Amino acid sequence: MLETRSLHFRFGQRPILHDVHLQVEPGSLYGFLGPNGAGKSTTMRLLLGLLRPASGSVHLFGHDLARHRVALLDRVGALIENPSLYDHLSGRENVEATRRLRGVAAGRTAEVLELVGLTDNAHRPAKEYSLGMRQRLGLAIALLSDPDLLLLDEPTNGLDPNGIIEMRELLQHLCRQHGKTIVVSSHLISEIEKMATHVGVIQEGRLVFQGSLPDLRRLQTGRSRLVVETQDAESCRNLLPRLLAGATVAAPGTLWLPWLSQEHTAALAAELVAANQPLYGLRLEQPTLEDTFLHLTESRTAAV
Ligand SMILES: Nc1ncnc2c1ncn2[C@@H]1O[C@H](COP(=O)(O)OP(=O)(O)OP(=O)(O)O)[C@@H](O)[C@H]1O
Repeated sequence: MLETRSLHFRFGQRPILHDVHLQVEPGSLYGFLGPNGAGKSTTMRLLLGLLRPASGSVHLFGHDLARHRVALLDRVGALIENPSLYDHLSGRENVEATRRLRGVAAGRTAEVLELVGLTDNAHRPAKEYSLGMRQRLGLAIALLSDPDLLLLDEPTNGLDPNGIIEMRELLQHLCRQHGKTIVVSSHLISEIEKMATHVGVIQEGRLVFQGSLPDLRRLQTGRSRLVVETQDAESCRNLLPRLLAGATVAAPGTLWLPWLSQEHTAALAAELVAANQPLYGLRLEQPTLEDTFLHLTESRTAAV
């Protein structure tokens, strides 16, 4: 549905994107995650042909964007930054203005307003709309031509918790019930993990992770840590070099080691007791997805 091949981009002399390979499958809700300044908006602009890559290419629906820009973008709806609306016009009139300009069938206005849940407020001037309603109106306009692919740059930025939930449910509905493929950027993993099927993480212009949400969770499990509370951590490590290989002494009575298996944990507990070492505590610490995201965006670990 969407693919970038070895995408590089510079602002003047300054490199911004390095060798970005995005791969978005049809029907997915792809969360494009990264801290501020990582390059999300720049990538979105390249995907829409608003910027030209230094090298590499963007492919939409299997075709090169550089060669078939107009035809391909006809099948894409986008929401980049806040939608530009006519504040004095009603929600319906705002949609109508773009509908006429694009030559879309008249019945579509009511359909897209219904889709984004604005039918009851469509008569009100846009200046009375909350930020969440403005974003949904922007989305209604993006949906006018019934695009197959939606590119949304931080659509929940600045929304209150209710607005965030409404936008999330709307995007899931569009993906599941209407078969839209959606790329949505955000700097918040907490937001993306609640809706996305796939995730790409960008850090300093490099894609440091790409995969399904379960893949990201597996990465998280792989980083689980066993914490051993004992009397003398250093002695334990010397007594059980095999079972405690890879352990670090976090405090005089605390050992940290990568979690391996239930069997290894059980053997470790038995051997510590057999070696007359007091076992005050043995627990598994699993990093949250937030920790995993921070780890990815701090260390630039390539996991693509
Ligand atoms: N017009 C510009 N000229 C020069 N540098 C720019 C320009 N726009 C963005 N940049 C730089 O490009 C880098 C990527 O910016 P970009 O806006 O793509 O990041 P982002 O991930 O979308 O972050 P944010 O969430 O803060 O918008 C940043 O270092 C930014 O300072």
